[in-house]
Amino acid sequence: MACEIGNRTVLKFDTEDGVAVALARYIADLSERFIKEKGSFNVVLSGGSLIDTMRYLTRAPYKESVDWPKWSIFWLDERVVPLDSKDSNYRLAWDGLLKYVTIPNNQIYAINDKLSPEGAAEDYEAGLRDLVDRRILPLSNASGFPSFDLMLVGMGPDGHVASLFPNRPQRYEKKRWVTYITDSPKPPPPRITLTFPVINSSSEIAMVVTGADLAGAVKDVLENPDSDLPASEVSAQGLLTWFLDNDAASQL
Ligand SMILES: O=C(O)[C@H](O)[C@@H](O)[C@H](O)[C@H](O)COP(=O)(O)O
Repeated sequence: MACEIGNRTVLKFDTEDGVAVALARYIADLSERFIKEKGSFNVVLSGGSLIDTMRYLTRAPYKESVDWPKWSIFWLDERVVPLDSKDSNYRLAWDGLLKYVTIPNNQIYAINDKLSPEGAAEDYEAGLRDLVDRRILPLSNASGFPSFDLMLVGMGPDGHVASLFPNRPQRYEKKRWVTYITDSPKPPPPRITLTFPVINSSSEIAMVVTGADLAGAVKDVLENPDSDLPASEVSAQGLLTWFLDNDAASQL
């Protein structure tokens, strides 16, 4: 079932599996559209349950039909841990998605895991600036921040997105493209994260939210115009689409 709530399209499915089926088709359609328009597709991944919800992309028909070599992969946020750690969002994405598809390694933009959180954030931002200089990543005309084609965003029960938490200053960052946190309330504590000006410069955003523990935050973000939760600040230059299962939508 689809409806508009504010400037968001909200898609509701009976089960998490229904979300997963629809999400794979949505991503594959956008991949085709952007590759037709400009020859490439820049995708930003979250950690958490999102990667498992993307599972149908690794199967027929998408494994063969998607033009994977035209994709580039970035992280919305990353834990500052070794890339082979079980806490790494890179490893999560590698094990659940990237190892099954044919995205060239030099188009997978992992963090430098040898640096401090502050150093890793500076390094990731410098890498993005280099891609802008090389015209691989465009700047948004509207905001002057880099504009990714698609961000896939999860949400925590406290309404956090990326590593932008309530009661932490990173959510108010207005200048940096990438910032860092050393006391994330969700473990592990050291992380880097894209900032809201970058998130909100994306062409398309999917908020992928499943599970009953998120129902309270979903209600607040979608129905309370004065919501102060970080997720309520997410917007896109194109469409912002919420994918919910019945459990997450149970309080709407
Ligand atoms: O690295 C992380 O922890 C994530 O990027 C984080 O922002 C995540 O997307 C949400 O916490 C939702 O996580 P779940 O989907 O597991 O609930």
